[in-house]
Amino acid sequence: MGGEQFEQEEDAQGPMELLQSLRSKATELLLREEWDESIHVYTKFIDLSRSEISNLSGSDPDPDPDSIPKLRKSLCLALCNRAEARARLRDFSEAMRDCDRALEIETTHFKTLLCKGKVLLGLSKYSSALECFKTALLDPQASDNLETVTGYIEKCKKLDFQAKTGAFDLSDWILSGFRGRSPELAEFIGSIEIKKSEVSGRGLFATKSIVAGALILVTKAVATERGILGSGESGEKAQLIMWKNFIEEVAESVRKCDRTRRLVLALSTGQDEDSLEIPEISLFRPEEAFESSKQSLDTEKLLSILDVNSLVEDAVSGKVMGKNRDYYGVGLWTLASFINHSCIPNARRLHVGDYVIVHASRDVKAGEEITFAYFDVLSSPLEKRREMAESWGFRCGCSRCKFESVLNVSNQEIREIEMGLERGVDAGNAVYMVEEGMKRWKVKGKDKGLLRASYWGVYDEVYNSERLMKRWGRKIPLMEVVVDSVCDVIGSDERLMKMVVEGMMKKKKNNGGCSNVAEMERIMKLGKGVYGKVVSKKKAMKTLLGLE
Ligand SMILES: C[S@@+](CC[C@H](N)C(=O)[O-])C[C@H]1O[C@@H](n2cnc3c(N)ncnc32)[C@H](O)[C@@H]1O
Repeated sequence: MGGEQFEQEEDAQGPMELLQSLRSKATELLLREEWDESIHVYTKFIDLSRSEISNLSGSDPDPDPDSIPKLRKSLCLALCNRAEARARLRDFSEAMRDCDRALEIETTHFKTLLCKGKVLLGLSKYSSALECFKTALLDPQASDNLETVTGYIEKCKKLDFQAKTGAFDLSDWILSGFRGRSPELAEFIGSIEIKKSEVSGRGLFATKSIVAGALILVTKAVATERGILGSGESGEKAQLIMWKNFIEEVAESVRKCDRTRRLVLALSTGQDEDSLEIPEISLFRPEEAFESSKQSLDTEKLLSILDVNSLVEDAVSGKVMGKNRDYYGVGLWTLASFINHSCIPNARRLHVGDYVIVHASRDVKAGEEITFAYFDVLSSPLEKRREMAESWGFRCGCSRCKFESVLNVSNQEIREIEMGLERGVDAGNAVYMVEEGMKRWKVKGKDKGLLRASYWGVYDEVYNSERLMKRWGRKIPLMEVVVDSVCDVIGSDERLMKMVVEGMMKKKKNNGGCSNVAEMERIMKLGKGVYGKVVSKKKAMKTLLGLE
């Protein structure tokens, strides 16, 4: 039925017939999954029902004693159905309001309790959702839908447990070859707090010591956009469209949800970061009550926030699980946005569906700031890192940058090595010069790892070349020594791990198929730093490392 014709017919009907036809139309639209249209028609039905109830309540005597209870029953169902449609459009705040209004009419309305439970799940409020489904179970209608309700109860229990303990495991999904949709995860906040950072503005800090691989946080995106871009002009165009869609999605989430708006408003616009409010970590706990902000969020401000805080998924410090490297993705995760960059990071991120999982990539002490790399900090000497930080709009002042800038200022030899590298000098010679230079420049202990990380590109070339190893192998440190020293300062990295894996495979071939236990342990440790403890099964880790 066309909209106009429907409106004309509406005019010709009495209130009861009109309610009847509105209800049929809205139900039909709901079944056809035309959510916006069905919300529109349910709204008309709800408004008309309310005015009829109030008319009838005022009339004396009531012509039919059953008419008000009947109307209230239909009103309850209509509110529940509108909530369902709103939930499908992820308008959880309005869906929640509809559910509560429906439950005011019928406190144990089964369908509404089910819908409210799903909305609470969508809002990551697992224990409230659990209570809701448990109440639904008490309704006589539950017996016909027992499997559905108990399914939800089990899901809530699992997610509530994950949110409280951080006990996630992606092993089975990895072992299935990332089959099906990515696993639904709970939001989790580990032992962390937001504090004033010496780096800039606010930062995330460990309140307890965290071992390498342990989870720091798991958080759901406000919005993400992903796709395969292709190359050249069409790729650039696709990237622009993706960003446009992403910005629209964030704007919509902010418009629809007070809590999202409050969290996005807490993020930096890049201006005057040191004077920004320091939010309590509890603000990011979904079950916690929050005070809605009166501050406005205009488009210009939103764009600045997205510019400073959006994460792109092709960064080497982030891995998208179950997607190949051709994927380009962008997203906004509010709590993760408080993590500052460091060229000696102690954390990494994994992207799983809409969730970002941040874990320690090396041991973190209590009180230490949690940092990850916004750009590639391996194979990037100071100048290159400065350029990349500039494109992010800041100048990094981490201890690695400070160390290298002092060393570079007073060191002509480093400039010669870098000029040699630009001219394409033999990689073995460059590694030899860096290693010998470090002895003369009195670079000791952990600082050796800093320079080795900066010139990782030439180390990588030498250790991967039989010819170069034949010539330089005896004059430079063992690959394992270099990898350990680099990991010690920048944490685990896929490329370091790959090199050790390939080294072990070569040795295994020469040893007649036997692998060395110590080497295997080193690899598993590196794997834990790269993927975190969410890959708890050894077999799954081996699959990721290409060892199975
Ligand atoms: C995603 S936010 C990080 C949290 C931010 N500090 C805050 O207070 O909201 C990114 C911004 O933090 C600052 N920042 C992050 N890492 C930095 C670093 N290593 N050195 C200087 N500024 C940094 C920059 O202003 C950057 O634009």
